[in-house]
Amino acid sequence: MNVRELALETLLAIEQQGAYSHLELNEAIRKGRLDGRDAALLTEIVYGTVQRRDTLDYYLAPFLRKARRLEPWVRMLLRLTLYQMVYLDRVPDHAAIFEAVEIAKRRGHRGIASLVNGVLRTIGREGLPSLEAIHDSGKRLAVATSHPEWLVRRWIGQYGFEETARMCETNLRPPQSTARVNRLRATVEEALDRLRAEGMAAAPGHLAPEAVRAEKGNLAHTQAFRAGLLTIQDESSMLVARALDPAPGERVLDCCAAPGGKTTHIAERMGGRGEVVAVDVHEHKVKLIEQQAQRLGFRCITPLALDSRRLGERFAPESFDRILVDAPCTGFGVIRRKPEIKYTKGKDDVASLVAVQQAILRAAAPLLKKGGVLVYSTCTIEREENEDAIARFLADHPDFALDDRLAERMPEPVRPRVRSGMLQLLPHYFDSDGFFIALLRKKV
Ligand SMILES: C[S@@+](CC[C@H](N)C(=O)[O-])C[C@H]1O[C@@H](n2cnc3c(N)ncnc32)[C@H](O)[C@@H]1O
Repeated sequence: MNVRELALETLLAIEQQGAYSHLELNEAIRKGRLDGRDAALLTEIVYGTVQRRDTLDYYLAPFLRKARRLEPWVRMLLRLTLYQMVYLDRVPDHAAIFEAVEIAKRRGHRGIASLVNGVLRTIGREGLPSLEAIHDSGKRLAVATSHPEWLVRRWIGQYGFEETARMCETNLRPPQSTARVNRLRATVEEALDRLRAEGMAAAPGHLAPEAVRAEKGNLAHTQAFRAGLLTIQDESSMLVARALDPAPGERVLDCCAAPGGKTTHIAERMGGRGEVVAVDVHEHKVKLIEQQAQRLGFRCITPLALDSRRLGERFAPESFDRILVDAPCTGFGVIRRKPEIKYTKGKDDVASLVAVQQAILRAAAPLLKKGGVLVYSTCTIEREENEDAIARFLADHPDFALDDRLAERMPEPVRPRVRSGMLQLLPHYFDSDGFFIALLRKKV
């Protein structure tokens, strides 16, 4: 199967079976035994087509008016070919169209091939419909950046038009490829030297002092990664263990821990001394925590499969020095990494996640010692799951208060963004994931 056909199969699996784009892509690269160049092209076409879906459909619509109901694979083939024509300079239009027509002949019949050929050539000749024809600015932003309109309107309500526009634009750009250095095994400089010796173009991160950034290539495929020097993690996410600020010898509870990115960061900051109880509801995901703990060489991590809404049945009151609730959330801060979520997550998901988040917070609260700190974090930008969730929790738990020390625990550029113990990072602030972090203290 050639790259475009693999792209078509991958995109259909994402749309029809709800597959995750990154997992499906890895599988396609493995199955197709693609070399670096073809793997990069496949990745670009798949991510780009998912990212720009609604814009591509807007561009295609006037040329499909006369077509009878299109089969999903034909629409997807048109989308992925138009994506190459509009957004990929290195692919000449005629080459992209030729490939599409060949695929249409193989998968369908001459009629479909001629429809595909006709639509794409007409667009090539007549040009794309203008987005200026959409008069409503919210709707235009939604179509131009391919986000559902309900989401764009919601964000405009929360952040204003300008901020939302910048965020939507940033969501279309590839994310930074970063990793956290295991500083019990190497300094950032040593890790960078190791990576460069392997031929990687790597540099220090922009935000977190423990971060390295790959300008090209996959950090997870390096010797340095295999040797336990690195953990793949976004820089925003690295700020969470900093907010928690655990000390050696303490007992820490990580309530939603898999695959263990923050658990291992916490263990590292404790110098490997003390205990981190790492809970996740999914047994198979708990195995991932075990693997990471082993790869990085931490013995102080106790993985546990448990629904954190029932923590009270397992642990004694006031038995932890610090607690992290890195809650399940809509993930709207990581649209760049998982672009399909902007189409699959709806308002109902927000409501049901809010209920789970509150239930986990409620169960975790009694387990914290007096004077201890609790960090609540999400990789979303939804106020209901973030500031509102904290307000609700505090209303029910007068023994907790927001802790101003969050600002001093953050790297310099982030500090002005901290508002009374809470931090909302949007993806365009530092070109990192959208993240929310709140630091709470239990009163003595
Ligand atoms: C945001 S992810 C955690 C990421 C992780 N902290 C890290 O840094 O690698 C949220 C996790 O919560 C888990 N989860 C969802 N509902 C849960 C529950 N009721 N109890 C415990 N874990 C839950 C999910 O399986 C998922 O792994």
